[in-house]
Amino acid sequence: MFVAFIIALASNTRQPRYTIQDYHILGRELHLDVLRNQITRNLGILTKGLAAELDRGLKTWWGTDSQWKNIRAFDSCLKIVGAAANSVIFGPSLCRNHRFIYLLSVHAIILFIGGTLINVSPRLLKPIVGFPIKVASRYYYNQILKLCLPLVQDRLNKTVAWRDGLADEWSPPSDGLQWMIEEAFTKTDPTELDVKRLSERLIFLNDVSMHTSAFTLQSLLQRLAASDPRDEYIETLRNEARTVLSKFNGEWTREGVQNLVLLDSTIRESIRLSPFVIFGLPRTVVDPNGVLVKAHGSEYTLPFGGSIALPIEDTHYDEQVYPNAKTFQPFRFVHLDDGVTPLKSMGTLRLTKTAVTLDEHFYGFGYGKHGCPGRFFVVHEIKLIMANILLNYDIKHIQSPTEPFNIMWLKLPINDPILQIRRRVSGIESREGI
Ligand code: HEM
Repeated sequence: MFVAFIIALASNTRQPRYTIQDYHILGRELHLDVLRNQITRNLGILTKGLAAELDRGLKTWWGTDSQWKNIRAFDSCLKIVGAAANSVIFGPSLCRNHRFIYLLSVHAIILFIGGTLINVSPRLLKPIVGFPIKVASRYYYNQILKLCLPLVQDRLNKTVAWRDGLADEWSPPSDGLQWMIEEAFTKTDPTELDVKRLSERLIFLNDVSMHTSAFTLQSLLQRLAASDPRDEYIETLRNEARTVLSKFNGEWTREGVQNLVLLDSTIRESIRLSPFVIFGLPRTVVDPNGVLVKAHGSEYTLPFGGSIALPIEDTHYDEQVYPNAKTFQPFRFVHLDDGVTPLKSMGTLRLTKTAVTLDEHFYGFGYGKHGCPGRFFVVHEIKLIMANILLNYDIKHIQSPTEPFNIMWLKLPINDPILQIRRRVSGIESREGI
């Protein structure tokens, strides 16, 4: 109901005064342009490297043993998607540095938890609560810079030389760092090329993406592991992955990933059931006159400085929109003619809603102007890793998913669930290792 008004409001939920070192980056969000215009549009050329990095991560953190073993679902997903996403954001050399990925993940936690703590503190106490958060955020920021600044500086030097026609041997790689540098060159403000500023923009992309991606992936794995084996959801999705991979000659491409229709629906359904917040999309009214809200025949004014948020879980559990809303129905968003089962109609299925479609009954990726610009990338990434898992791993059935802890409006997987997995002997690897 408040949806139309979200756009009129501004977000201060990240508490950037305390959590962001270079406040300027939020005033001019070049990193969002890179995400929307470069990373999303170039998913085709990024797919091969991303798939290879996900495969490497799975083999490292899940192993290749055909005996059952325990893995910590959230922790391993964080390491795998954190590294793979950084093969795209900072490029392939740093993404395999485990310490770098660890530092990024801690920095992101400080931003989210710290921002939330400052938000719930009374105005007068905010500086006191914010101070240790600022110190911790700066510490981790500096540790991250120690590792990434030499790379960013080197890339900038090479780009300058290349632009001057002095680097015949070198050609610009296709990754977030390079696109960030090129975006900065299009601006007249030379400070956009400052190596710390370039780095913080890429660190920010990690801040907003690492834990949300890992949370989504571990929820999906748990939902599938807890599904009734008689429903054959895993087998159906595995069959889809196998069919699509062989149609595309054993190599994942953007088009091939788009063909994973059942998996797409499964991802949307899992996010619907397990959004990472109970209430979300908080906004503060910044118009001095307040914002007029009309709903159910009445109207009222949200005052200047007031805060609102959307009831995400309640919206997602609305029985009028989603019959049996609390039940996991992975193919809920697939158009199925009467009597047709997903397993039999492979290749002819259409989606009623894709995983990235924003609407008033699904706030998993936000809504409107500030809807998640990373959703095309992350759904692509989750489809790639899930296809790999389905083809190469078995996951032991569990009774029910472990619910995360609800702390204020956040859902935190502090009680990191254990899953049992094993490498499938008959696993199918794509040519470059899915
Ligand atoms: C499954 C994983 C993800 C989920 C569930 C998710 C969810 C969201 C949501 C709900 C918002 C809106 C927040 C608001 O309006 O207050 C948002 C914003 C954002 N997301 Fe995501 N996100 C995910 C992954 C990613 C990834 C992988 C990236 C980048 C690579 C990313 C980048 C962003 C950015 C930059 C914003 C801020 C947009 C703005 O302020 O205009 N997200 N995300």
